[in-house]
This record gives sequence, structure tokens and C-alpha cells, in this order.
Amino acid sequence: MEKDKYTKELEVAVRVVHVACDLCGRVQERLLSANIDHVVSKDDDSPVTVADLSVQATISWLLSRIFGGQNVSIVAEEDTEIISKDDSAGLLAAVVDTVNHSLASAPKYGLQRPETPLRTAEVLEAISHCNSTGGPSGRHWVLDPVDGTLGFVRGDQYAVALALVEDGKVVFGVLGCPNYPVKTEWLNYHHQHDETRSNLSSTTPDAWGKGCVLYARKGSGEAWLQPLIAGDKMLEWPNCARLIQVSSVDDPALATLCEPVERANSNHSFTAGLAHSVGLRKQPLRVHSMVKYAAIARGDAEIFMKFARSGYKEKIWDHAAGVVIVEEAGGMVTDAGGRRLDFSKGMYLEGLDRGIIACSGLTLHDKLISAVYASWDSSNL
Ligand SMILES: Nc1ncnc2c1ncn2[C@@H]1O[C@H](COP(=O)(O)OS(=O)(=O)O)[C@@H](OP(=O)(O)O)[C@H]1O
Ligand SMILES: [Mg+2]
Repeated sequence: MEKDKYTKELEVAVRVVHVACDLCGRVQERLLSANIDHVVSKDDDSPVTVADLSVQATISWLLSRIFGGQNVSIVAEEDTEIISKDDSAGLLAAVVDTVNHSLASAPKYGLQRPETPLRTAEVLEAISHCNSTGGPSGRHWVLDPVDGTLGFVRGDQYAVALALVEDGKVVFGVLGCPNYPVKTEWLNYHHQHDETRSNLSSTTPDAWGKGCVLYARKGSGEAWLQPLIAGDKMLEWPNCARLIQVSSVDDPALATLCEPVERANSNHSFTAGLAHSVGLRKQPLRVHSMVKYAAIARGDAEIFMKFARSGYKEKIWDHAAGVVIVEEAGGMVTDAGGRRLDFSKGMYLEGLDRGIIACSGLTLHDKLISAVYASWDSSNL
């Protein structure tokens, strides 16, 4: 790969993810402190908030402004259906307000703000511009505006995930993790309390640090972490970025497994069986969102497994950014058959074999793949 390819795209992606993290932090604080709802259920019963829609509109608008709307194809999680309903006027107004507030702060992140605030129709257009379905050719931005919305509304972990896919391959990924501190004490805290942290407002910001943005370019062999910026500071590129690497632990007895919080999203008893059979002894760490990929890339955990119920189709925006960051930090991510994930088939990870296994290294990965083969037939999955 040419060394300078995607340099501008990556820098812009990191900057817009910083904008989005700031937006999410403000909305989450409001949500927790004032108990403002504006959390609605989509048809599949998953929650959507002002933050999901506002981040999608903001990132879509910024990318279109910078690269030209006709050049920007975006595959993203949200659409305008939920805010086009008659009883959603309050939600829509809150989204327009949040987007404009956020875009007004774009210069702090080295980006241009609009000359005048966006009108409602422009915000709706920015959201629905993200209606691409991706595919095997061309350049597609892949966005999960708030991944782990459940974690977000619980005051817990969530991520803003943006990746660029070209001709079916992820060429870089950016993961904003606003509640995942730059230092790793958070994991110890989590173990001590054994339960997901339930209310951010009950902890001081100092105790948690400020969150971070991770990014990696495919083939570079490097994955980077930047702190979020605090207060009135400007985002100076590359903002004290430091290299991160996966853990060197390959003894299963010392390894930590990360998995989804909700058993509806991943079969906990199956993954517990796999973990036990390869010799894992530590309590699994249950974390919302792609912060699980961040934990592997940073060396805070060694294994991430997700085995969704049969029939559930994984979406590319839930994995694209995390996979490239883990791989460039030295780890590996495959399906349960040991094959790399395929981002070339549209919005779903078509052909995914049973589940996803991300590891810090080959030894643990081989053991888990063998364990899947040994136990699948009796798993009832
Ligand atoms: N039934 C089912 N099975 C598997 N996966 C599902 C399912 N339903 C939803 N999703 C997708 O999972 C995303 C959340 O994954 P998490 O790992 O964060 O789950 S958890 O909250 O920790 O349980 C979640 O992402 P967000 O919608 O962005 O939060 C969904 O894309
Ligand atoms: Mg998601």
C-alpha cells in the first residue's frame, strides 16, 4: 500500500469522530442528569437516541462538505423513519438543535462549521444520505454513530465507529470510546465491582479519565490511541497519539475474555464452555459496544467472542473499525471457522461462520477455533 494513501481521509475521520464523541458526551450527560428521555424504540425494539441520529447527521454533513456529497457513499445504521413519524416532532427538534450545536464547535476540531445553522430539511437529508448498502467495489464509509446504544443510555460504555471500505476491504478504522479512559484502571474497577458501571454521573471525571479515540490504517502495522481533548483546547493533529499493542499473554489461565453484556446478543453459556475448555479461569468482562475491540487492541483483554443466535445477521458497521484496529495492533479476528470477516457483500457480514473470535495472538486463537470444532455439535446452537 502506498504510504500516503488515505492520509487526508484518515485525518478527517479522526477529527469527525472527536466531534461525535463530544456530542455524545453532552447528550449522555443530559440524559443521565435530567432524565430527559428522547430514547425511542425502533421496530426491532433496539433503542435509538438523539445522539445516534445527531452523530449520523453531523458526520454525514461534514464528510459531504469536505469530500463533496456526490463522492461520499455512507453505509450507516440509522434512517429517518423514526423521526418522520407524527409524534416525533420533539425528537426531531432535539436532533436539529444538537447537530447545530455540534457543528458550531467544528473549528475546535480543525473543521469548518456551516455558514448558517442547518435547517431541519438539511439535517434529514444528511441522515438519509447514509443510505448506501456498500458492496464489493468503490469507496464506502461505514458508520455506527452510537454503537452499544444500550450502554449509552445506561451511562456505560459505547463507541462511535467509522471505517473506510474500498473495493470490499477495510482500509482504515476509527473508534471513539468516550467513556473508556486512556489509562487502564477502568478494567480493575470493573472487576472489583463485577457489574457494569451503571451511572457515570456518580463518578468523578478524574477517576475515569476522559476517553479516547483509536485508529489504524490497514497494512501499516500500527494502531494509535489519542486522548479526547478537554475544555477549550483545540485538537492539534496528531494530538499526542501513542502506539498501542495487543497483550503478549498467551497462557489461557491468565487471559481475559470480553463479551457482550446482553445474553440476547451472544450466547454466554456457549462462550463460557469454550472459555473453560481452553483453560480460561478469569471472570469474563462484559462490555457494551466495540469498546470490546478497543480492549483487545489496547492489551486490556486477550479475547473477544460473540456468538449471536442463529439467524441473526451481523452488520458491517458493528465490526469494520474494530477489526482493522485489532489487526494492526497485532491481533487477529476471524469467524468461528477461522476465516477473515468479509466486508464486501453489502451491509451484512454474509457467510459468517457461526460467530466472531478476536484474539491478541495466534496461540489463543488456535485453541478457541479447535474448541469450537470440538463442542459445536453438542452446543444446541
Ligand atoms: N439479537 C442480536 N444478536 C446479536 N447482535 C445484535 C442483536 N441485536 C442487535 N445486535 C447488535 O449488537 C450491537 C450491540 O452489541 P454489543 O456487543 O454492544 O451488545 S451488548 O449491549 O454488550 O449486549 C448492536 O449495535 P447498536 O445497535 O449500535 O447498539 C446491534 O447492532
Ligand atoms: Mg452497533
